Amino acid sequence: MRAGDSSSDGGAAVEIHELIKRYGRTTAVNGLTMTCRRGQVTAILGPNGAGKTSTIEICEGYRKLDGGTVRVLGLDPADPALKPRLGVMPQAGGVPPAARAGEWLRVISRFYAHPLDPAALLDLLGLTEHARTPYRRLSGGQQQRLSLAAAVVGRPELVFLDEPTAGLDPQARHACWDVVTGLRDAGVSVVLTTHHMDEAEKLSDHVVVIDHGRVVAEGSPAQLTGAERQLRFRARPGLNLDELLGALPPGSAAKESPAGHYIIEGQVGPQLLATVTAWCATEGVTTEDLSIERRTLEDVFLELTGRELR
Ligand SMILES: Nc1ncnc2c1ncn2[C@@H]1O[C@H](COP(=O)(O)OP(=O)(O)OP(=O)(O)O)[C@@H](O)[C@H]1O
Repeated sequence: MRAGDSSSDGGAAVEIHELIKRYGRTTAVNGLTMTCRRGQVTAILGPNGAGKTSTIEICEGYRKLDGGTVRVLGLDPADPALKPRLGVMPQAGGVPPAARAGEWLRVISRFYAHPLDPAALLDLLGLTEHARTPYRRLSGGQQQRLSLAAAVVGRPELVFLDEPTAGLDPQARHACWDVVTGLRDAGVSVVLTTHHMDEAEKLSDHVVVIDHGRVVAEGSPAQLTGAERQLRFRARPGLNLDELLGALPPGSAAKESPAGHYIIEGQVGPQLLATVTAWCATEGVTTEDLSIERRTLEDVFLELTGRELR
């Protein structure tokens, strides 16, 4: 067991209890309690301004808390002993503008006892041909990938990734996912924030949804989306849902969200499908993409956090 670990952490990579962070009169984090387990990928989701970056930067030791407790690998986030055990990818920057990609990665790797091969990592993230390019001349997506590489090249025990795939093209997103999956397979604990629900669903063992600086739900993606199924279809906007509900078994629910996209919940099965199809036919409504699906993480997220823009 390493110095700083204690039996009280019970396998926690990060333990946050009743965390408070204020900026003047704004309370950004408001009594947030959550645990990220060792060896797992934990995704922190939340609308803009929910307090994700504040929380993660307190864990990284970059910001001071105003209340509560945070333990990272059993230590205070300000403890210098954490530095070689952590990998951090901030939301923006983190690399000097003049640093050349390959050189920077080699420099960072020398701070660690058992780093990954910087050249192999550059290759994995499609940066080999930009190895001699200064950071400021890389495209936004290439800069992101270099920041990710710099966060993981030291083969740390715990990695914080703040919106690692924001602004990346699909190829780069997949390369980033491969890196995260590789870290997890190697037993590294990963804490990431993202606005991509599909990413959270694919990558994470544990999802924590926060809003207004507090946890509003958490669990595995499967626990959060549940076993319930929905009937979905597209049709012209503005169907009379009260009339449709009148034709459906009691306990059914129907909503249009967004316009022209309909979701029916309840005892979803062949009988409900037949009833909806018959009602649409009677009303002269043409349906498209009629399907029975499980709720997505995005459905759950919007239910939990609402639809207002932040
Ligand atoms: N340095 C700061 N000074 C003042 N207010 C701040 C500061 N940093 C964050 N805030 C405020 O704290 C709240 C939480 O911000 P934070 O960046 O933690 O949210 P977030 O969930 O990461 O948002 P996003 O998804 O937009 O990145 C917001 O209202 C934000 O405006």
